Amino acid sequence: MLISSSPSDLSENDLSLALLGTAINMTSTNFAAATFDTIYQVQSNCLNFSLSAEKSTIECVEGLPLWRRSYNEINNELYKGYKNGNPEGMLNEIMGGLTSFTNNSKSVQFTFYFVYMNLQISMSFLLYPLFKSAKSASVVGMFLVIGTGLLGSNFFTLWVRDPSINSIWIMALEVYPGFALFRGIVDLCDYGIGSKRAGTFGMEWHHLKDNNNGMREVLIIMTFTWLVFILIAYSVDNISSLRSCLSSKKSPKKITSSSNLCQEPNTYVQMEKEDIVLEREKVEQFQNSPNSYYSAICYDLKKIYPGRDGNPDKFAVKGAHLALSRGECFGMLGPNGAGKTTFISMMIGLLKPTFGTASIEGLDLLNQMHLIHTIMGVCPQYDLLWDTLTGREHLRFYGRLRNLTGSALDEAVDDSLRGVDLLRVGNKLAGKYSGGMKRRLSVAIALVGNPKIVYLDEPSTGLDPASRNKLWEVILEAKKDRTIILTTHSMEEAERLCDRIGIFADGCFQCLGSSDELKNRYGGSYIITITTKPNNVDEVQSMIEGLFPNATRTYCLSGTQKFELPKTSINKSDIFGAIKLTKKRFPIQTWGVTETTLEDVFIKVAVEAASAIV
Ligand SMILES: Nc1ncnc2c1ncn2[C@@H]1O[C@H](COP(=O)(O)OP(=O)(O)OP(=O)(O)O)[C@@H](O)[C@H]1O
Repeated sequence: MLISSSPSDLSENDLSLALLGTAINMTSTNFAAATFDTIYQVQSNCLNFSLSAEKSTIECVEGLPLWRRSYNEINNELYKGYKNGNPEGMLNEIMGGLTSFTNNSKSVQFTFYFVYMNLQISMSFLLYPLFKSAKSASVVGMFLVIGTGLLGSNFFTLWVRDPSINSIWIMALEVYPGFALFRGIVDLCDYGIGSKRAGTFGMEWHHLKDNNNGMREVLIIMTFTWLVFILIAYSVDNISSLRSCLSSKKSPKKITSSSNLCQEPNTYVQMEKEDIVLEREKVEQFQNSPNSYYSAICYDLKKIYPGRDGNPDKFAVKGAHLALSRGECFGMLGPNGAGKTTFISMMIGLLKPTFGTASIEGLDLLNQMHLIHTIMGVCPQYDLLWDTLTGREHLRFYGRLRNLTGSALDEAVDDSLRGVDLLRVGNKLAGKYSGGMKRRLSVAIALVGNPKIVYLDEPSTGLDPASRNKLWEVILEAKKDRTIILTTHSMEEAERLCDRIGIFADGCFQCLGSSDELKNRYGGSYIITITTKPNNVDEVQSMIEGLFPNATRTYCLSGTQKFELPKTSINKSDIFGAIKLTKKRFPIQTWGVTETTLEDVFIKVAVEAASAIV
């Protein structure tokens, strides 16, 4: 313990420094010191003490409330109360803080904290565009809070009380919300504690006129900066939205040949294919002269999800043009996260498009969605059924929503149940249905009441092959007199049901056409699949590539390899000859030759789209 041998030699300051205490002198408002400094203080009238060198302890003879052996003890008492009560009625720092709440006008305090809170919120809006991630915003926020606390408690509070410092400088500092808060709290505490001692009441509205406090200036400065901050933040936000809107409006024209759609943090470079250009031109033509042959027309639908928690905006759908005729079943294929569900959600009115619109049976998606709902059926990706209603009750409910009543409703419900092979179990609770039965009921709900347009989001997910075939028959029957938009991950389903297929990747259609057209366009090749032992993989590859220089290996895993050979450069007998030759060198477990499948097209298009993101 660094204490001089004779207690009488010690000054108050020496003692407080030597005892791990803070050198800050005790004042009635240094309550904030609890946060940043050790609270240990030797009070001015505690000068008679004894030092016991053997025990290395110091004891205060007069036993003033804050005189304790260690700052832990003091801190404990500050929070828990005095050990033997507080007969002297002394205030400690924390009590000082509380007094500022209890001894000042509630309405003054409410106004002060309310204005500060709003100022802080508007400052957050103002600073928001400066940060790209939530993490960096939190780190900067933490530094600001700690930095303001240190500066406020160690400097600003002293300056406020220093008459030699021009009040203009203090007011200039109060433009920063943290210092304005400090100033207000200092004044409230001065009034609170001062009045408690004097047995009067603290700050009231009429005290704002007094020159010995800065509450009036603080309130004016905070209200003014609050309004300025919110106005600037609002203008910045509007300018950036306007910019993004303008750039999205320009994009369709830019896209015609090769275009750039720019979005932080990546740049998307997209080469539009001929089929996409043709579809867009068709849609643009209908925009000027509507055509009743087409039941659903999408005009450049776009969706940007606003970024949250510091994350950037997500451009989920970057522009979809589509014209679907009556009786057409259109299949949307695409990798996970391509934007299919977002597209469908816009079409069924769950999400508002950021740009563009669509026309369903002549009704506008943006302004007449309530009418579109009456001619639309939806089978969502996940079954939305009530466990306590029967299948029949579900269909009656949705039939009524589509304006069916009386015998027409009964007939439609029976037809729907029959169509999906649920007539026998129509009166059973949906909660007791198997997964396949629930899926079929969801499809029946989408079709009941003869809607003009039906959206089926992965309708056969989770069905066994027999139930799936049954469901496909229902959809094939249903598509005769309505337009169906179907999303699926099953190539077989798309080939079986869809008249046209669009592969959707990276927020837009990458190709459009019938299954055969796509296979011809992206295929036109034979696929040889060969499975050998994994250690023969390299030999097989060099042999095939030696025999067919145009061959490209498209797949290789655990000894199974796929090679793509352009049809024009080869005939099938050459392939059989090559396989025979290979078999002589090493054992081939299985092999096969196929023409391009829709799955090959899908993989090719999805990979191309992914590699176009620079
Ligand atoms: N509410 C949202 N806010 C922000 N981003 C979203 C939101 N919903 C979807 N996204 C993002 O938009 C992109 C497209 O999502 P979407 O669900 O439309 O894809 P999908 O093609 O339907 O995928 P899946 O086949 O897996 O259902 C994804 O990157 C997704 O993370």
